[in-house]
Amino acid sequence: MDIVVEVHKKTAARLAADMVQNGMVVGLGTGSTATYMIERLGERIAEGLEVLGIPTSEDSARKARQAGIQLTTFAAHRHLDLAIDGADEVQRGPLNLVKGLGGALVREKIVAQAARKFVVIVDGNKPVDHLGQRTAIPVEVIPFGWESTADQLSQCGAKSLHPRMDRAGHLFVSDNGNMILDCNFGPIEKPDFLASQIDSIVGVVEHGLFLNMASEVLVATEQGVERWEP
Ligand SMILES: O=C[C@H](O)[C@H](O)[C@H](O)COP(=O)(O)O
Repeated sequence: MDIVVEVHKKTAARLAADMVQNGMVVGLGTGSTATYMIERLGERIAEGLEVLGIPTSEDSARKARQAGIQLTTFAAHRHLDLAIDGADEVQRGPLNLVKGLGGALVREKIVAQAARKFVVIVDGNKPVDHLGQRTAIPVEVIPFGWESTADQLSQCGAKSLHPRMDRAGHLFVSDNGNMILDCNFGPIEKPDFLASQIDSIVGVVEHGLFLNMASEVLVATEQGVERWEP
């Protein structure tokens, strides 16, 4: 763990948590950066802030409960005021994202889509010129016939593709009971085109390309926090 990077993640996360106002329904992201945001929200709740959270993973739900955040569901709240989440890559300019290296991309995308404002919190390692430049694109697929779904993804240009494994060396199982295929496309020139190709494959539940979704990205570096808008 790089302590300096952790400090930057925490800085962006706390700033985003401080954007939350009384009475809001807030989407709670997943991952190390989002965890700092959940912790800060817990501190603010202890000071009197009243909010409801919709978590993007079982892990975030657990952390939110520990932090004292009251949780709600889409059954009770169809729209969120604000969603705050980390990202694996942020494309400078359009602020397109790669998300899902923590395995929570489906719920994260549903929550981001339902939010009036989607704030992304990252450290300075995450901005890239092209998505796919540094990370694989995670694609959640149903387990049935995944080998065939993988062949279809290869035909979309994935140079290599690996089923995600868990720490014990077994196939990773998402909160939704699915698998994740990490697809290496290299730097992606036309993310919209690739996203629509992947969307059209039967067996794909969702992919980690979050295009035109971020309202604001907070990028924390040694120089401070930059606020980027599309
Ligand atoms: O599924 C995981 C999420 O998309 C995370 O938000 C993403 O992987 C970033 O995680 P971290 O803040 O730990 O770098």
